[in-house]
Amino acid sequence: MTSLAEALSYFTSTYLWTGAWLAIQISALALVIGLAMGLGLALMRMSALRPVRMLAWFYIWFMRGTPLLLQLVFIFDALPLIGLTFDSFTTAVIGFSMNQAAFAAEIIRGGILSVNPQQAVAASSLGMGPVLTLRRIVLPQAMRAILPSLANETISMLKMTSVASVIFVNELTFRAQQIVGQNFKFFTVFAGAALIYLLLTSVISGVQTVLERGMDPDLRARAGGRPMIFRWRKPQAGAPGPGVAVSLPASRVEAVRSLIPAAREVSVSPAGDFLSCLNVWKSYGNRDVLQGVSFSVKPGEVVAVIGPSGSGKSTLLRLINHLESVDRGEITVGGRYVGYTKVNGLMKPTSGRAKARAEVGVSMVFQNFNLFSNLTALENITEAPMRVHGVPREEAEALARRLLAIVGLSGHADHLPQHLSGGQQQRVAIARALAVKPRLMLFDEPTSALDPELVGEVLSVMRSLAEAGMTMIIVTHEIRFAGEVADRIVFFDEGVVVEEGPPAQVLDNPRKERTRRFLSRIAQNEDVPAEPV
Ligand SMILES: Nc1ncnc2c1ncn2[C@@H]1O[C@H](COP(=O)(O)OP(=O)(O)OP(=O)(O)O)[C@@H](O)[C@H]1O
Repeated sequence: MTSLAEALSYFTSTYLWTGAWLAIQISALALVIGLAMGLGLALMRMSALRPVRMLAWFYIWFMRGTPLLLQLVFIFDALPLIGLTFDSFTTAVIGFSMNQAAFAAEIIRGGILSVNPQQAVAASSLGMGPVLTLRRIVLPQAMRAILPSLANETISMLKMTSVASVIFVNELTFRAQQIVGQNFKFFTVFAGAALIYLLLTSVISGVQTVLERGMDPDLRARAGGRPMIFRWRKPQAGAPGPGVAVSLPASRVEAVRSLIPAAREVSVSPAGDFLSCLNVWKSYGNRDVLQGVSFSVKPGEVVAVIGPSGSGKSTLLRLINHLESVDRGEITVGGRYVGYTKVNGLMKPTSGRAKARAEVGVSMVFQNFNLFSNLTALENITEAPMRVHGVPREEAEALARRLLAIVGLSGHADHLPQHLSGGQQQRVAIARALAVKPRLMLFDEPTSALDPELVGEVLSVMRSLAEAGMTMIIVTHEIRFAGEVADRIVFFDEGVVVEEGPPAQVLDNPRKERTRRFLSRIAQNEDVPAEPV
């Protein structure tokens, strides 16, 4: 018998495959348990609470810093002294899981940190809670960074199961050594075992490839939004394909108007305001960014907030939506606090902020669009209606296609954000914000990140919203646009409202010297592109 034939006979040996099956079971169980524990540890490492962070850090430090072999021996030999006795197999599963958790935690944390934090902010602004955001937005994006390292870890673990022989787990390497102990045929026996390991690790590499393909957003988009692993499934009957014609009312304004909640559905403060900010203060470190801002918006009003860079305009929007908490003062939207309760006259943030935001109906459009990069344009729009407001998929998709038509992007439903221009991304972001049927829309410099030739298309959509009667606060440097669409201009400087009033007054006839200086500086630099008709 040649050496090759002999090695192949060991490769097919039932005795060795029984050991391999044990190694597979230990690795598979340790992978599942270790991943679950690793996810928990990764989240603990990123907790805002220092003791929680320290606990996770200590666990990871200890498990990574001590040899697996000693950990197994400790569980097997030392724990019985305190009455905890496990058989060899259970000890191996516990030991490998605990060890795997430490490594998986850091791999998962690295993946999560690789996702732009603004993705989570955007999800939060749509009323998505932390768990939903993690599951739908952060982890799917993080998985692309996590998967290759995780596959490495799984392969290492499968091979490392040989260490378990120290606690008498009769796995593959252990069995190969037993055969060699009897016939001294080192080369052929270990070659047969090596071929088994090679086959098993090839399966892991294959699974990695399939999962990576399944999570590739480009391939998903081409498969109509379904994971590539399910690509043989036919699209559901009745689901319109890309570029499907959607019938809209005669004008975009009419179409938007049909989406805006009726006036009677909008609750207001006793003074008739939909939004009311009262003496709001906010600091970062020693810097008072907002210094007692009082400000209100009536239903259907369009308010443009202008002012120098760094004056606190974006901060004000983030406070209104409770993406950040106020230090002092109070904010009510629709007559209620958004994720606060009043304790001894002070606003105390409560849990369930995302839910409160969704109930009140405040949507936000960001300077950098912040579309979910793992989802197509259509999925970006349907995400919050389906997952936060429980709208059935068909209804949510019909609305999303209608909104895409409103913003002039009917043919782009299955495009990923990275395949859209900046102006198109921002129009999808506006459609996404509209999909939750908001009562108030906040625009945070929506055209600042756009090339000049793309500004007009976004302003044109915003103009339609204003004409349709949407209540809006627009932080903008587009002074001419602000003058045309806003009912009121608020000039902000150094964290205070310097002056406010109708555009004709604030822009053409400012009362305050600071406003005049700002406007003349803007006039010198202004280069407003023409809007498409
Ligand atoms: N999370 C934060 N931590 C620390 N400082 C912050 C934070 N957010 C904002 N700031 C600071 O607060 C000040 C106001 O920022 P904000 O973004 O509200 O200004 P802005 O008027 O919107 O400016 P711009 O027009 O340039 O966007 C800035 O000095 C900024 O550096």
